[in-house]
Amino acid sequence: MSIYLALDQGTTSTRALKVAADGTASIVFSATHKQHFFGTDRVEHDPEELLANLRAALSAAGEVTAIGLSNQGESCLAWDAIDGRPLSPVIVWQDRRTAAQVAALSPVQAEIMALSGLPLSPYFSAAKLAWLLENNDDVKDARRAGRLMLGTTDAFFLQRLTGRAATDITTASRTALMNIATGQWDSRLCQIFGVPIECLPPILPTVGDFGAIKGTPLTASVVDQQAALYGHGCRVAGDTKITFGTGAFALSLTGSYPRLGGQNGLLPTVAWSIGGETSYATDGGVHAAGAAVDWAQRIGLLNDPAELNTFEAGPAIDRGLTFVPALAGLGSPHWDDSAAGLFIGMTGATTRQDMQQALIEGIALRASEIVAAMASDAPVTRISVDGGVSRSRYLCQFLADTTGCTVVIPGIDELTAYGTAQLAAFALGETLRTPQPSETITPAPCDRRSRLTRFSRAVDRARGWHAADAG
Ligand SMILES: O=P(O)(O)OC[C@H](O)CO
Repeated sequence: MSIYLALDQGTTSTRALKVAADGTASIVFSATHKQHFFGTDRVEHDPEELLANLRAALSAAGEVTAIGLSNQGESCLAWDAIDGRPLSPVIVWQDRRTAAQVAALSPVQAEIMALSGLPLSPYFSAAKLAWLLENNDDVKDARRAGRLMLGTTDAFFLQRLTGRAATDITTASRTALMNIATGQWDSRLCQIFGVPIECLPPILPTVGDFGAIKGTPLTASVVDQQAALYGHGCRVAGDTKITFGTGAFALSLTGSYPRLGGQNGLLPTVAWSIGGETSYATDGGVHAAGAAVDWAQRIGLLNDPAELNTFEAGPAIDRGLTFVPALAGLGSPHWDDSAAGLFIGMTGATTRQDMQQALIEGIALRASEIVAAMASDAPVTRISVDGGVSRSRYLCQFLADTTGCTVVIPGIDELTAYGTAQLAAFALGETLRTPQPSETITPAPCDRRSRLTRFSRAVDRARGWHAADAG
């Protein structure tokens, strides 16, 4: 029987899932890597550490039929085109060091949006790569010597593991350098950001020939969020998932054309390109979900995430207490890098549990804002969820109530890796089954409008906080 290996290289860990042709799956490797934080706005990874974890995952897996690779999206670096040596750390998607450079591009933001489909934000790779070109001497030297490669982590891993750098169209769609209509690097976008187009890797379809690792074909490469969308079994327009990982990322399939125009603060993105057909999705990100839970643990607000599973009191938001998880600014639909995390509504009677409840609700309320933005475009009735934070039963019920959608919890945990394995198998003509739901949560009646209105008043207060400090 064929066996497929998914390598899921994510923001906090590298995981390897082996999936047999009958759909049985087992994790064979998992390792976290160091998060290098500098100041309030910089987050880096060591590219060699990530690569070592991928190599360890490959050896733990043993022989397989084919391999799929999923990556952490916008995170990017520079490396030597000839020997593959990293010339910079990985600048992680959460890193906001380029906020000032990005703000300076506001006169051309409409053009950037029209070409890439994306708003101006330090989140995307383009400004990060430009920053490396301006600030890293090794990168400058390599450019002068004609040896410079710039790209997302997938392309670096592929160069080192298969000998050939390449990226896929889903990942390229997260850089702000790809033309969303053509699926190719755009010379005007490269010119605007100051990124030499000749230093970028070729863009390939999501499923196909990405070379081989020690003779085993690598047949799919994809952003982790898109892999999860596929793993959830989303196949037709309107199918929606939210992965509650470090951030919470909602993706809703839109069909065979991108929804352009930046409507509702959502991003048009490529879901996948398979067999000559490209599917698109809208994407909305909450940049701190699990990151907010980790923070709460670090400061002692929480001893264990299991404390977020049940609460005796009614919802904190209905009692006037809420939390805006803008620990790394606000993503969709607000796009405000100067927003700050905020608890509001405390009184002398507010307890530790109330604050915990507000914390988990704040993550769900941000996700609900995104679902509301998606629903204003096309109906969303059902949301499939995964990721560590979705283990909170309270979050899932609160999300169902606040969005009015049925929330589906799939029967397996590793949806990103499973979707990656499904894509790798597809290349060989094999269809791995869709995981069945383990639980379906129906929405209970509540005053949705008042919850969202109250939360949006809190969001207004969180917005611009750091900008006001600077002024
Ligand atoms: O690695 P994850 O699962 O935190 O996902 C990262 C996203 O793709 C960033 O946009």
